[in-house]
Amino acid sequence: MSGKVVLYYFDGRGKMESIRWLLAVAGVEFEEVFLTTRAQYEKLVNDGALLFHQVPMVEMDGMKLVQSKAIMNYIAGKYNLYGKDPKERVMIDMYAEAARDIMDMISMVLFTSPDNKKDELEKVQVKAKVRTLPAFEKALGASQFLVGNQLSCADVNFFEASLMLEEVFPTILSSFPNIQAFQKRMKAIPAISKFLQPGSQRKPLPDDALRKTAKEPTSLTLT
Ligand SMILES: N[C@@H](CCC(=O)N[C@@H](CS)C(=O)NCC(=O)O)C(=O)O
Repeated sequence: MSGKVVLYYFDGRGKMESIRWLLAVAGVEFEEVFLTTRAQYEKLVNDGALLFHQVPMVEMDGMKLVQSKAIMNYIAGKYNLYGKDPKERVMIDMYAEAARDIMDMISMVLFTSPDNKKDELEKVQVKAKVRTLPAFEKALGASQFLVGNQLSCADVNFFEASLMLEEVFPTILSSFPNIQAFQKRMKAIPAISKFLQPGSQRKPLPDDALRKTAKEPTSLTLT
């Protein structure tokens, strides 16, 4: 195994996108192998590369890492994005999980049938406005970072989630000034500004083609 970081997943966001974000913010260059056929996935399984027969898988530091949260925690720990002590880490995990809840809810709705999509999206919007965003707004009113006095993976995960929310509900942040100010600070970080440029390894929202691929019987479940 070379020293390169290599990501194995679909050519879409799914469970890999937050890993891409963390690597980008940590300034780690990575290559990607996009799985487009069931045969590619089966080869990885037969080669023993997927501990639980699932992707995302990340080759890094001589290891084949699976389980997206474990991978993110490893990157966060290695690149000083995981707080200074257990109390900070548990707070980081709490905010990071809430950010992922939002992204998972949106992704699920985008993969549901067009008939239910409008109602389901409205439910997500209400949950985000009532439950999640006020907690982030409060935390960001007290400090420029969600936890402690330095950038953490919680900030990165929430920034990603806030952009995703705006992709689906363009005005959702209008009543959350601290989150808007946070977005502005995050966009000014050079690694983030670079990742937001067109042509970066950031993936778009799933489009119809990706949704179709994910639903084919030969493909893996994409969530
Ligand atoms: N808990 C795992 C779940 C991974 C997962 O569900 N991966 C799907 C693709 S998004 C997969 O590999 N499906 C193939 C299968 O389970 O047969 C994680 O977070 O990495």
